[in-house]
Amino acid sequence: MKFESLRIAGLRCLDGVAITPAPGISVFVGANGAGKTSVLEAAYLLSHGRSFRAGSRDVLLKRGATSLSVFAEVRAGDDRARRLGLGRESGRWQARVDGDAVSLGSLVQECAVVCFEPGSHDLIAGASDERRRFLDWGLFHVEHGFVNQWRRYQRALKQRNALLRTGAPLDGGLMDPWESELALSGEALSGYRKSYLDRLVPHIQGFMGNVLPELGAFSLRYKAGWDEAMDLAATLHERRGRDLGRGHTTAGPHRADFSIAFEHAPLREHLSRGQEKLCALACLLGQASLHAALRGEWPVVCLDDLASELDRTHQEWVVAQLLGRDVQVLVTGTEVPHALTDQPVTVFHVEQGGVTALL
Ligand SMILES: Nc1ncnc2c1ncn2[C@@H]1O[C@H](COP(=O)(O)OP(=O)(O)OP(=O)(O)O)[C@@H](O)[C@H]1O
Repeated sequence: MKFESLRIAGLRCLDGVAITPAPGISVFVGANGAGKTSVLEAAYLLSHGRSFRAGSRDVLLKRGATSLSVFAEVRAGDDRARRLGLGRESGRWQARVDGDAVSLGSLVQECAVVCFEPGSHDLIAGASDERRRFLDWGLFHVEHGFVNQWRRYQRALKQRNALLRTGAPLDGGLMDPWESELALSGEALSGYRKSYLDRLVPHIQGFMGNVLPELGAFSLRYKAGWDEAMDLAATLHERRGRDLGRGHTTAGPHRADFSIAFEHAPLREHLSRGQEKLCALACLLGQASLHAALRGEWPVVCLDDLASELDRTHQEWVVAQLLGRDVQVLVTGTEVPHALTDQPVTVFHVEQGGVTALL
């Protein structure tokens, strides 16, 4: 998938911005605080429905503005063109595909963007919800049945938690249907995640061996969110009393996680901050590569502040990985990163909320 155009209004400092990114590599340069990362946030917003930076979607709204909009014309690998939009008007967010109002989920399915940015090490060192989001975003784009199970699970979880908070009788008939729905959709969700990881690991491995060869063999372990010695239905039933005390459901795929280990760094705590970043980069490129294998096209790859995040050797390595492929890349930096100075790139200057192509 590639962006043919991107229009941004009322997003942080950006207003009235119209960009025609190159089909290959585009580099956005400018001073600190100029708005370079915000350009990537706009692209990411269409693909994830949120920013990669902390905070709610609403903080993206330009101070003092009443509306925000991001529109893009995208072309898929099969040459199919689509017009995508996400905007906030009168306090409401609305997604659009080809002019029609659609759910956020339908928009996100049309747009695939992966982003390596200063917070990416959270995928390795941060809370488990980062890793679940990573898995689910990948699944959302390659496995149609997943969305339905995910929605069923979220609905049943909400209902079971609501009943737990009201202190509904444990043996009451109210709990049984939701618990059974939770168990069925939860087992299905977990099955999707496991088979996705089975396919993902070889793709990550291919990159990991190059970025962190000194750490030896890499392995990834999935934790389903409950002790799988027992099925989820029996686990939920057995935990009713405990969950009632806590006021929420303490087992299930909403507690799932995965951990990464290396032959010479068996614990996450053994990794330096730089190694965590490289590990996250390998995971993101692995996800992009699996997406390409299954969908026949690469997602757009964003590299925020590339020169500050990676040493020169790894900058050159990531550029070499991407140059040989049919992938659109959006890079930011205070200047064109060293690894790209001799490459065919289109440079945009970002200044005071505006973006201009440099000829
Ligand atoms: N809601 C908002 N409304 C208006 N301006 C905002 C809002 N949120 C952030 N800003 C400003 O918008 C700019 C956006 O910064 P952004 O992070 O995109 O810049 P950058 O060019 O990537 O900077 P750096 O090189 O420092 O990482 C900053 O000047 C910031 O103060």
